[in-house]
Amino acid sequence: MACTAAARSSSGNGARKRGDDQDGWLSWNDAPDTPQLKTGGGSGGEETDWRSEVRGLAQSLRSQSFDSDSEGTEWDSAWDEQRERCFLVGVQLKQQRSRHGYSVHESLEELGRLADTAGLEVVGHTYQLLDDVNPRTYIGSGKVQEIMAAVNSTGASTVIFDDELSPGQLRNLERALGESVRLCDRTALILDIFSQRAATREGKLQVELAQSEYQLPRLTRMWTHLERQSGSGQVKGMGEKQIEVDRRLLKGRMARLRKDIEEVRTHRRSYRERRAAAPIPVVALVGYTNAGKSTLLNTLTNAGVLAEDKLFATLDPTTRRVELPGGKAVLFSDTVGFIQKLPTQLVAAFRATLEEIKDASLLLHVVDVSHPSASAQIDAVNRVLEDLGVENMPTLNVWNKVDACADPAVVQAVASRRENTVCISGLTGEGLPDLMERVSAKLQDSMVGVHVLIPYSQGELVDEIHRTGVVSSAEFGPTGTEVHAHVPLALAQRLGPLRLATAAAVEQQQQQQQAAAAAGDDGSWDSVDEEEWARLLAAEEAQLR
Ligand SMILES: Nc1nc2c(ncn2[C@@H]2O[C@H](COP(=O)(O)OP(=O)(O)OP(=O)(O)O)[C@@H](O)[C@H]2O)c(=O)[nH]1
Ligand SMILES: [Mg+2]
Repeated sequence: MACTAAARSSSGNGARKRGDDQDGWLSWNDAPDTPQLKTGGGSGGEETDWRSEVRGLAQSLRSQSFDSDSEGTEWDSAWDEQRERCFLVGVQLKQQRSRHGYSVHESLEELGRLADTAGLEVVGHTYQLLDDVNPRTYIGSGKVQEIMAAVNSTGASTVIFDDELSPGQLRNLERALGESVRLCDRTALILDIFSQRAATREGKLQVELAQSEYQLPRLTRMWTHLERQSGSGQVKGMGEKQIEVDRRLLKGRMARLRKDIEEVRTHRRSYRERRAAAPIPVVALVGYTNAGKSTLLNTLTNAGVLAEDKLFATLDPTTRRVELPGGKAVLFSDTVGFIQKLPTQLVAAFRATLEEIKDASLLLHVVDVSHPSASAQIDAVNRVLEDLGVENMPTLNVWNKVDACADPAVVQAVASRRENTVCISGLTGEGLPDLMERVSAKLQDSMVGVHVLIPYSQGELVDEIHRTGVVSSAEFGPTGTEVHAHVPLALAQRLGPLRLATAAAVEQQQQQQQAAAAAGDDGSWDSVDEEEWARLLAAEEAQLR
């Protein structure tokens, strides 16, 4: 991928030009202040806008990684000579904070963290205020010249743009900035990180397919390269032929990748089916990258999942058994984190992996509540969940990293006023007992209440109810075990014929049937029974929504 080739040797002097506030070189300290914490008491009982509350509660971490930028003079000593240097470019659209609810400052800071995760050294950044991005070059021509000057003075070998560049923009910028500068956009950078980090065969195949999809329309770059080398129309023709060959090769490779992925998925499906055969409720941890999902899983289970202060630490799902209060077992499943402007190729590639979420009984939406962009991150995650069609699943909002907030007590107070929200620190373990209680209660809410009489000949069903449901009472009678419990919908459906309420209804119908038959009416009660069942199941399903 374009962003990780060997570093160009360079000895930039680090002098940095500073421009005006709107359209010049930035330091993170130029960014508007994060709103101050509210320290007042209650909200007067009304539901205030949670976004502004969360934003207000977030402790600004903004300055941490870019403090050295404050005077713009200390950069030389801080540069790591071993790492490829990169320069970041963003666009702030007028009228809008941004299309994604992020300011350009927040988005560029995140791009810097992505670059750092990919192993690059960020040496500068700039943005431009525009009505819309320039369709030809993303930014204006004057800005391109400024970037050239900055690249020369900082010794950056790579320029990274904060949005996905169209093939045309990429080509035009390549022409404008010259061969010596490597161009990269947010999508290519994220794909690059994924390819560095994918550990399982399925993950690697998915990322390679996503990369190929990104590359296919951009193969024209080779044409530009050949044309530039020769400066003659003859080689341009040769270049075109070469592109056709390359496209064919790439398409063939993509077809093979899709076939391999399908094979791997068949294995995954059979694993899931086996798990469904002995159902234990699955609780899926979802959330923005770096929110603390893996840390939470590790604290709960000693799972040993890699958790670190890098974006996209986890790419492959990990599932671990967790015991709830009362000894009941559930499975916690860690998933890949989301990010704003998530490349569409990756959503498509990871859709199958994320299908696991659909099998879950409960989602825990983990939020880094100490992050200045917490509310925008919540929105970004909700958009992906909608995209996956799971936005209506039972969900508990887990406000994590409360220990890193300036005033944890205030955050706790806000969370306690909100429905389905619990405050924790996955790192220190604070709030975890409460979280487990809430998971238990929520799982029970998402299950169906049943009252059944299980004949002793079907004793294994009693075990299954204990394993997958929440049992209120179980009494041994003359013919079997009478159980009051909440169980997953699928099990409730299987238990249907053993329901005591239904048995009574059937008995009553049978008596009515016999009475009707005696009166010469031949109506069948079987059909009535089916209707009754359809109503029951519809009611159960409605209970789940
Ligand atoms: N202060 C504090 N830091 C935390 C907490 N939970 C996680 N972290 C830190 O946040 C960083 C990211 O944690 P991870 O658990 O890797 O985050 P993740 O959500 O799994 O991230 P991805 O796998 O990238 O999606 C690590 O440096 C953790 O130590 C917390 O409760 N408090
Ligand atoms: Mg993780």
